[in-house]
Amino acid sequence: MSDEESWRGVAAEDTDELDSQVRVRLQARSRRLLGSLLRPHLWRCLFAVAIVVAQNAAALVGPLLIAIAIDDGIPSAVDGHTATLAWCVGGYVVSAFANSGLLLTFQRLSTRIGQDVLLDLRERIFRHAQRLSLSFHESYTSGKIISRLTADVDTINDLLDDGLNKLFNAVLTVGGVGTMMLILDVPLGLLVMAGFVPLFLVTRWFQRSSRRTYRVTRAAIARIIVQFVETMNGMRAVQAFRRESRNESIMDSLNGRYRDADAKAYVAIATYTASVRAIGNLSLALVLGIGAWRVTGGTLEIGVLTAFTLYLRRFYDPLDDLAMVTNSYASASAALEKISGVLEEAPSVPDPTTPKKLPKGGGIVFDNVEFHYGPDTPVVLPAFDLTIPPGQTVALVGATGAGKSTVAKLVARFYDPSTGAVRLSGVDLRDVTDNELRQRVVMVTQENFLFAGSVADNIALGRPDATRAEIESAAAAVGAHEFIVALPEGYDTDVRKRGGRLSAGQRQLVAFSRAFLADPTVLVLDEATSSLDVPGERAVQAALETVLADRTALIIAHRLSTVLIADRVLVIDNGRIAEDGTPDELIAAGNGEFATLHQAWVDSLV
Ligand SMILES: Nc1ncnc2c1ncn2[C@@H]1O[C@H](COP(=O)(O)OP(=O)(O)OP(=O)(O)O)[C@@H](O)[C@H]1O
Repeated sequence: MSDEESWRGVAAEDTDELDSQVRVRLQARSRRLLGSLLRPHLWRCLFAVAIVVAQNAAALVGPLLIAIAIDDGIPSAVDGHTATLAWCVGGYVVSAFANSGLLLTFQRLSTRIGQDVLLDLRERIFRHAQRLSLSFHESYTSGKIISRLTADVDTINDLLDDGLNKLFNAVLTVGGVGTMMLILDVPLGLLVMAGFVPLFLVTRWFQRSSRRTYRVTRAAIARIIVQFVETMNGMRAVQAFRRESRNESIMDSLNGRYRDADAKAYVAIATYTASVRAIGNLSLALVLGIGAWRVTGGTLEIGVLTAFTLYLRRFYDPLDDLAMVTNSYASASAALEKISGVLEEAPSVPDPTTPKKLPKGGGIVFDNVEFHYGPDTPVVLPAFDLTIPPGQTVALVGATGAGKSTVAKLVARFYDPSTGAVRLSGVDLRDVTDNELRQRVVMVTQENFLFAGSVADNIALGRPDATRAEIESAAAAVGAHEFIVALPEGYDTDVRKRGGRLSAGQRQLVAFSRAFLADPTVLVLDEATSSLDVPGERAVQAALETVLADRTALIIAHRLSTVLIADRVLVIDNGRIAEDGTPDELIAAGNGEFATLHQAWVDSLV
C-alpha cells in the first residue's frame, strides 16, 4: 500500500496505532470537516463567544465586590458610611442576574448552532453514502455506515451540546481569574500560576492517552453495531442454522472489547480529574498558608485573601470540566476522523465531466474487457468480448462463480471494467451520466427489493412521476393487478405491514411491474433461484415475456423455461464465453455444457 493509500478515505479506520504523519493528516482532515460544518454559522458562533465573554466578566466581578465589601465597605459602614457597602451588594445582585441571564442565552444559542451542525452532518453522510459505489458498500457494510450516522454523530452532539460551552467557560474563567488574581496580589497570583506547570503536563498526558483510547472505543462500538445489524438482517438464516449461541459469543467478545476500551478511557479521566483536584487543593493550601502568614504580618488584607480563596475555587472547578471536554473532544475527534473518511471516499464509478447523450438503439458491446473487483483480487473476466444487437434477449448460464453476475453488473455500471470498455448504443458507459444510465438500463435483482411504503409506491420507483393509472396499467400488463387489488388496501397496502406481506412470486411481479413502468432500453435480470409453485411460475413467466418485449435483455437464468424464450444463450465458464448460440443450436450440438444442462433440466421435470 502506498503512503497515500494508507490513510485516504476509510483506509486507516481499523488501525489502532497510527504513525505520527498519518495521525497529523487525519487530524487535519477532521479539522477541515469541523471547519466546513461551523463556517456557515460563523456569525452566530461569534455572537455566542461575545455572550460567553460577557457572562464570564459578570461572574468575575462577584469575588472582587466581596473583597471591596470586606476591606472597605464593612469598615466604612461601621463608621456610618454605608454607600460603598450598598454599591457592593447592589453590584453583586446585578452581576449575579447578568451571569444567569447571559448563561441561558448562550446555552440556547449554542444548542441551536449544535443542532444545525448535526443536521447538516447527518444529511451529508446520508447523501454521500447513497452516492458511493456498490464496491464501497460491499466492503464497508451498512452496519459501519449506521455506526457513523448514530454513535459517531452522537459523540459530536455531546461535544457541541455541552463541551464547547464548558471549554469557553474554562478558558475564559482561567484567563480572567488568573488576571484578577495578579491584579489583586502579584506574589500570591504567581504562586497560583506556578500550578500551571504540573497542570499543563497532566493535561498533555491526558490528551494523548484519551486520543488513543477513543480511536479504539469508536472502532469497538462500530464493530458491535456491524455485528448487530448483520445478525438482524440475516435473522432467517440465524434461526434456520441455529447460529444464536455462536452469535451471542461473538457479541459477548465484542462487547467485552468495548467495555475494556471504555474502562481504560474512564481510568484516564479519573486519573486526570484526581490530579487536577490534587493540584488545586495544594494551591489552595499554599495560598491559605502563605496568605494567612502575610495577613498576620500586615502585608495582605483579609478581603483580598477571601477573594483569592473564592477565585481559586472558580479557577479549579472549570478545570474539572475541562477533563470532560478533553474527553468529549477526543471522542468526537475520533468520530470526526471516521466520518471525514467516509466523506472523503469518492464513487468508483464517477459521473463523466463531459457526458455524451445515449442514442436510441440499445445494442451492448463488451470490447476486450478485463475485470477484477479490487487491486488485490483475482481477475474474474480475463478477456471478454461480446456484441448483443438491440432487442436481443440473452440468457447467461454457467456454474456458480463463473462470472454471470459480474457481466450483468458491468452492463448496469455498478463497476467499470479494469481495461477495455462496455458500450451501450455505441457509447462507453463511462461517458454517460448516472441519471441517464439508470433510466435506460434497469436491473431487477434476486432480492426484488421492496421499500417501506405502499405497493403503488414500490411500483412507482421505476418512474416516480407516474400517475396512478400508469402504475395500474403497468401492473395489469405483467398480470399483477388481480393480486394487488385483492390485498387489504389494494394498491395502498403497506408492504411491510401485516396483511401486506407478499409471497416470493408476488414480489417478483411487483419488481416486473416496476421495470415495465420504467420502460428501459436494456433490462438486466438476475432471475430468482427460489422455485415457485406451478401457477406462480407460470404467472412470472408470462410477466417476464411481457417485460422483455422490444428491449435488449440480459438474464442470469436459473429456469429452463426462461432460457428457452431467450434468443441466445451464453454459457460462461471461468469468466469466458464457452458456448454461444440459440437454445436450439446448442441443444442440437448435443455435446456441450448447455446440452448437458438442458438434459438435466428435462430429466428433473419428468
Ligand atoms: N464483490 C466482489 N468482490 C470480490 N470478488 C467477487 C465479488 N463478487 C464476485 N466476486 C468473485 O467473482 C467471481 C464471479 O462471481 P459472479 O458473482 O459473477 O459469479 P456468478 O456466475 O454470477 O455466480 P452465481 O451463479 O453463484 O451467482 C467469483 O469468483 C466471485 O468470488
